[in-house]
Amino acid sequence: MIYTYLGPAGTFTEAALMQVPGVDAAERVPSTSVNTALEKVRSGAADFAMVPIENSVEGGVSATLDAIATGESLQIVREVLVPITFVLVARDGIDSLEQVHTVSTHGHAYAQTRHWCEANLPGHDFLPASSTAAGALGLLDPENHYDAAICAPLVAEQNSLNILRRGIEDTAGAVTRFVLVSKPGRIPVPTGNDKTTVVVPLPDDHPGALMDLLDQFAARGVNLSRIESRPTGEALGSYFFSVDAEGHITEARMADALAGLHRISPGVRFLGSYPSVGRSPNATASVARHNTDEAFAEAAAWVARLKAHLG
Ligand SMILES: O=C(O)C(=O)C[C@]1(C(=O)O)C=C[C@@H](O)C=C1
Repeated sequence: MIYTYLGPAGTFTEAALMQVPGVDAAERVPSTSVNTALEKVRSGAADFAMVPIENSVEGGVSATLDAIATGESLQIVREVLVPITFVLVARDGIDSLEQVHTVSTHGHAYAQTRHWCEANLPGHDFLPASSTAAGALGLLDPENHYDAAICAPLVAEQNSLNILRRGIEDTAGAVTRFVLVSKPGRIPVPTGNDKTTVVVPLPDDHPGALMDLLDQFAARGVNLSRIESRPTGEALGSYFFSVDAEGHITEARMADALAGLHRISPGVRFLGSYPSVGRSPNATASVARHNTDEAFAEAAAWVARLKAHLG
């Protein structure tokens, strides 16, 4: 099995990948962007890609949300949570914050440390990097001329980088959620605490269009854990919704909600049902009687009996 991830080695994405059982013995190939990682799966160059999808402070990772919403279909088979903390590392010879004028890191990492940077590095310039590890390792390259980088403590320690400050995140306790993506195939079996991800284009713009979509979940007692709108890129005002819902496609209420979504928006894309980690919604226990698999089966059998008397 070949696993790719947003690299180079030392990214938070690699830390997420290392949580997957058996991955330490498998081939791991870094990619320079989320898009490249997903393309490797589409082309068959890799079996799986680990990519960031959501951060508890910064929200959705647009690069991932957009790349899995379009193009050849992909499937999410697992999610992983990684606690996030950042260090500020500097080029050799720099030993005080006053000497730092340019800082490089991933845009998402900068967004999570912006207030600290504004308070402690007044007037600094920010240089976007393809990942936190790429920004940090760039300090070792004499071709690069920035002073410091923001990265994970691990990459700093593994490369003996000059750590100026630890714990520079604006919000303590932040978490990033990553997803392991494959080509569409077998859906992971339900565990009783699962998540289903879909991408839904809004088919026609009318008052209540979003309400119609949400109603498919609400009417069947399906709780949502994330909903985001992203522009389709076709025209101003044209959006799709990326949705995580609590439950598995094998559960009747979820299957019925997905069927309802498909009637409203035939372009809906199923991105997978997979075990949920972290916050346990206790999905099965909180399902009202009328939304259980048994209630759906009884109701379908009742309608079938009525229809048997036709003509
Ligand atoms: O640059 C990295 O180390 C990544 O794994 C990417 C990423 C992200 O895209 O959100 C992952 C976790 C942190 O929130 C910051 C950056």
